[in-house]
Amino acid sequence: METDRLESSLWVGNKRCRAVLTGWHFNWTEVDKKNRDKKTISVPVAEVVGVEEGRVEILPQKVVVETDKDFTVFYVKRSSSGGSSGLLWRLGRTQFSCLSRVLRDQWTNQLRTVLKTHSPLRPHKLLVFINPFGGKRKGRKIYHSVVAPLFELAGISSHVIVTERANQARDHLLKKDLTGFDGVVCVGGDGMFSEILHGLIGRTQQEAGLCENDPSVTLQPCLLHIGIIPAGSTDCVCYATVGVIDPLTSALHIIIGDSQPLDVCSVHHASALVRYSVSMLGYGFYGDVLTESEKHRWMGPLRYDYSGTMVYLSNRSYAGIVQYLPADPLLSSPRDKTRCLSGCSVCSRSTEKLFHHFSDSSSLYSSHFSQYSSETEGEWMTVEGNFRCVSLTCMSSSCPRSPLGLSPSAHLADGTGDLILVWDTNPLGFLKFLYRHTSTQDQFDLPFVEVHRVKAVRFCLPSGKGEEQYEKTGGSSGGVDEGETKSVETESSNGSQQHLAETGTRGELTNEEKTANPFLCGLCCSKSPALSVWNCDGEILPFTDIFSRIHGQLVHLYARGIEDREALHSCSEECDKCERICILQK
Ligand SMILES: CCCCCCCCCCCCC/C=C/[C@@H](O)[C@H](COP(=O)(O)O)NC(=O)CCCCC
Ligand SMILES: Nc1ncnc2c1ncn2[C@@H]1O[C@H](COP(=O)(O)OP(=O)(O)O)[C@@H](O)[C@H]1O
Ligand SMILES: [Ca+2]
Repeated sequence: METDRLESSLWVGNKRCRAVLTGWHFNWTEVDKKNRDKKTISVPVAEVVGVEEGRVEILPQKVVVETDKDFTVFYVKRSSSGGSSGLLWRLGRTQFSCLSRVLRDQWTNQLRTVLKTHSPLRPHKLLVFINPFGGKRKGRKIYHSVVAPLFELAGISSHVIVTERANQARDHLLKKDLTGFDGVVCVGGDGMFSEILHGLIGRTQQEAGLCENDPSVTLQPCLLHIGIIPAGSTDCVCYATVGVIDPLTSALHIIIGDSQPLDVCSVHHASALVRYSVSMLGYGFYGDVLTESEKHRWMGPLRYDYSGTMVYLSNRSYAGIVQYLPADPLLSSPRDKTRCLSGCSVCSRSTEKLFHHFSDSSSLYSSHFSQYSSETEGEWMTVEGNFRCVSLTCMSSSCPRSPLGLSPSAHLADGTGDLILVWDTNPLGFLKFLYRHTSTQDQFDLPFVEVHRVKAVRFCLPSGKGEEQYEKTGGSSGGVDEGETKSVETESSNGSQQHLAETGTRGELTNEEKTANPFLCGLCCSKSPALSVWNCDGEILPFTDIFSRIHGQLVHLYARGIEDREALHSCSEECDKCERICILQK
């Protein structure tokens, strides 16, 4: 007999229901006067948020009507999210009446017991950092009005720190006592998330006695989960892992203890760790946008639109040598048109690959060594030329500005990153590339764009040449247009060059184009600086030459990846198609 099972009649308003609680689901079916079943609502136990005695409301304000025979159940309810790729989660609430107080207590006790036993990753205690200056400066308000009441309902105790300076959250995580915390929540944007990431990864390696500076070291995955309450400017990590920018949805993912592993890229310079990145490591256009945007922080999130336009108009390209270590092409490809969705099979297979040799958690980390040793045996590829931008991302990096992201088929937790090379091209070509980020058109289907799934990347300036030699007039000389130029080398791991191919012709504005469009000509004749900077998740790096390596599943977020809308349907019946997800409200 199932010990968790409880079944009885309950009333919802004046309607009688047959309610059943198993270890996995809480269902209630309305029955008519002739005892015939009508509508069933099924809530997975994993998605029950809280149970309260009496008739209770939480949002927008807590209202409790204490009664003897009533209880209220709060749970996750899905709703269509307009333009975003994911689903909005809302707080569902149903008030039940029982025939006796004894029965009511039986229901509330049993529900609380199954919640404990069937949702092991639900947090009990969280450390919360709020950046009061992120995005539209609404972090504090968002936390106190939306998130805190839900945490209280779910019985989560939280220690809240409103930051007073940059890097306060990182330093706290590196140095202070973290005993008893199950996770860390950041209320802010990608920059704030990055602080948490650095603090937690750094602390974990310190405690494990590992050296972060050595790129060959297998880093130890962090035990504390990270939750993100979006309150920033780009909010890319939240969007790419949840599918919507919505503090309530994110708070619910945290409460139910969802778990999403995430790849992290370490960036090194001259044998030292520089930073970690998850969303975007970008040189050229994205570096310049960040530099420009820092001057206009007062504009809030709009600073990126303004700076993006200004940098686009400055029409720059930069010389560089990019080397990359390709990932196994048999596992996946950045152009396979798949999307990494909740329960992604590519990421699951990667988990097995990353960790499968070892069954106990102590040896789980050493399996990373085998991953790295196979990397060192791989074949490095080299390309050299002028680039509009060079970007590396461990995930799609979708965000409201770009709903499918920098690399729409990238995976959150497959241990690889996507390297996007945009060769120099004419301004209209580059505009086409940028514009495609805002639509479903393939931004990689352009002759001056390449994308590679990689495990590691190196970038440096062409050797033996001073910076002044890259001071040049206009951004389009040396560019690649339709059917254009690139140099490709492959190199074995000992560094010897094996092959060099050079094809095509460089693309620049023709005289005809210049006559037809004097505006573009004027722009491209301005002096460009020789060097750009790296934009590393919204931070400017102080070095140009870098080595970067992807660490598979180094951290875990309170998220579950983007839920597949197609797999969900408008269903209020108990339904074996949905299994976990039965309440999709239109
Ligand atoms: C003609 C339309 C042009 C539209 C171009 C759209 C390209 C958008 C790609 C966005 C990728 C975002 C990757 C995430 C980067 C963030 O880490 C970083 C810091 O965010 P935050 O801490 O919230 O400030 N954001 C950026 O670097 C902004 C890039 C904006 C580029 C236009
Ligand atoms: N109290 C503070 N004062 C100034 N800067 C801060 C503070 N707290 C955090 N920061 C820094 O602000 C930067 C931007 O924060 P973020 O929350 O990502 O907002 P946005 O998305 O608008 O850039 C982060 O790099 C973070 O280190
Ligand atoms: Ca990845």
